[in-house]
Amino acid sequence: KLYEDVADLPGFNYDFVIAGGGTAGNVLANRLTENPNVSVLVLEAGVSNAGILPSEVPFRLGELFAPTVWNWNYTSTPGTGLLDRVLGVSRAHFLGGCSGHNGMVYTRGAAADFDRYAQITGDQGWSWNNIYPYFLKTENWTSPADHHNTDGQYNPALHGTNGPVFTSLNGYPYTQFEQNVIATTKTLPQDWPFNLDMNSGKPLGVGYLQSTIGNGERSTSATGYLAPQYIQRPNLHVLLHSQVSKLVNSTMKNGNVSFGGIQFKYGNSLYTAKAGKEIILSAGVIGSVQILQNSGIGPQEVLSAQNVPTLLNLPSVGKNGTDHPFFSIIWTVNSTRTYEAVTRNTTAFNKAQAQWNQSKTGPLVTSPLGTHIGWKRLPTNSSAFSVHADPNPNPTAPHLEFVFVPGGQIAADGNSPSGPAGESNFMTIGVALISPVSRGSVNISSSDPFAPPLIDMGFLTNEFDVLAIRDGIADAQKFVSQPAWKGYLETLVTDLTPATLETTIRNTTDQSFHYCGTNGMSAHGASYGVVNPDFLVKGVTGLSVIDGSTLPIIPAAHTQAVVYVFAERGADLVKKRWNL
Ligand SMILES: Cc1cc2nc3c(=O)[nH]c(=O)nc-3n(C[C@H](O)[C@H](O)[C@H](O)COP(=O)(O)OP(=O)(O)OC[C@H]3O[C@@H](n4cnc5c(N)ncnc54)[C@H](O)[C@@H]3O)c2cc1C
Repeated sequence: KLYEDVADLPGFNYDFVIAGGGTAGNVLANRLTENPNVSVLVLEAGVSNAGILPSEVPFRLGELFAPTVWNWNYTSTPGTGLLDRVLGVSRAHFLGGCSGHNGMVYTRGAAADFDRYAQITGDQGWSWNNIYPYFLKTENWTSPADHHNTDGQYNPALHGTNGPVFTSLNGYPYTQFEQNVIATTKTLPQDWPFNLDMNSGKPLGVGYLQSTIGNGERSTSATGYLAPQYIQRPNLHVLLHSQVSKLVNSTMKNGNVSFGGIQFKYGNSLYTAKAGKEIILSAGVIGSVQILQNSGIGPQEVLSAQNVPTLLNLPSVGKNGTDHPFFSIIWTVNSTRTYEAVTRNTTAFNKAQAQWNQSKTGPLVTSPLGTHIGWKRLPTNSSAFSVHADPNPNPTAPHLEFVFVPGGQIAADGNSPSGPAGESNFMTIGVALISPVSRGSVNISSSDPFAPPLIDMGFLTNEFDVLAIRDGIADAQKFVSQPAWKGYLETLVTDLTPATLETTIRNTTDQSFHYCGTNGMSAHGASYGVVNPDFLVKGVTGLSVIDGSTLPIIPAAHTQAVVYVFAERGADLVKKRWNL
């Protein structure tokens, strides 16, 4: 049941209390309450997802990044690798979490990513072959909104059809642009082979973009895992407007810390809920760190600096934060079939919205993040390797990602996808570095548990990353030098002057919004890491973290699909340890 008011909550004692009703949290809430004898309380700081139109209408996601009640409205610390730029760090503040305001791109990563997780954690359960069934379990593949013939655009054998989250191919065509992309795979097959389905575990090449969209509407952990048949369960309670501050009533048990309660704020009052079995933190890459550090679990020097008594000196809490730095290259094009047809014309936009309202078809049914994605390795003679060893040596895993977009500036920087001002039409190739060496951090900024934390994205602090992005830019330029683009492509808008390119990169690189890893998973007994391979926090009893913060290394993927499978396996591991 969904509760808007704490006064309506029947009690404060549950088997499991989950902090955060986001992407991972709702998976856990659903799976744990499959057993009617198990009681679960989810504490979500944000509001209900119901009726948030920019979340429901895929193309309108840019509106979610404005400072509203739907967003945590964080900002980063000045980026030393970004010429001290401060970035707006968008995180969803409503039920469903970032699955409700992300770009909806559905990518699973490389098999090599998961095999590396298995190796790092010493748990074969994290290998690609063992995780693969969880991808199918989460997914409900559907026909695109325009029901076009999808033969040759994906491999049906790789997709689940019974899971809670809808996925599909784009349901609105940008035909000429799409033909140009595919034609380039034919004239440059060595560099850019066509890949029928990048979600096979072997992503290298160019393929059709898949997204978490079903029947023209965004699909999220809230619409899927908390669908009416699940949220009705009498053993599942979700309380909104409830921000967890910290874990309280600590004791030592067998040399481990343990907590008797989880404190949260509703309105102006503090409450404490109790978990008979386990407290699960699913508050995301920023929120889960903040709760741990507020509770006295983290690097001693960080806690002491804010006068928070250290209960457990766990130096990795908040470290290892990683995102894919994203650089956009924009050209004007000789076509009117681009995103600008809708974003710059109010009449056309209103017509498109009316069409969506009526039939869930038309230009608003796709994410504004493109039609195709390409994945590529750096050349073996890349100058990047002269400053750092290859961070992703497996030959089947990519270093770089390319997003092909029939429109101007996409939403990577949190702005609306309306493109540069003017009358032109645009295309963008987004170049993302998938294997960055730079790392950031999240740390509390105060002993006030509700003060926003310090978020260092860490972008471009290692020279490897700048050199690798330069290679990616050269790849993109080669891509559009092919015959398919003649007559379509007009003028390069982005300044790629070689002499000033490094400054341009540092001045304009932004997030992919895949920040993860701040409570990284490591092997039992490892000298670093925050959670063990079963998600239990090292040195603590009865506490786990299950969300994107636990990814040991950033995967070659937009991270939501990976977070979904982490949570699905997490739910199985929790059930197993409690014999449920
Ligand atoms: C703007 C943006 C675009 C993205 N685009 C894509 C994309 O196209 N494809 C893709 O695969 N991935 C994308 N991602 C990444 C992906 O969405 C995230 O990695 C993933 O959703 C994270 O899931 P999570 O469960 O770790 O955290 P979240 O989904 O963020 O869930 C955390 C939840 O906890 C709540 N919370 C936080 N602190 C507290 C607290 N103290 N008390 C109570 N509740 C709290 C939050 O409100 C939120 O609901 C994007 C992310 C963003 C932000």
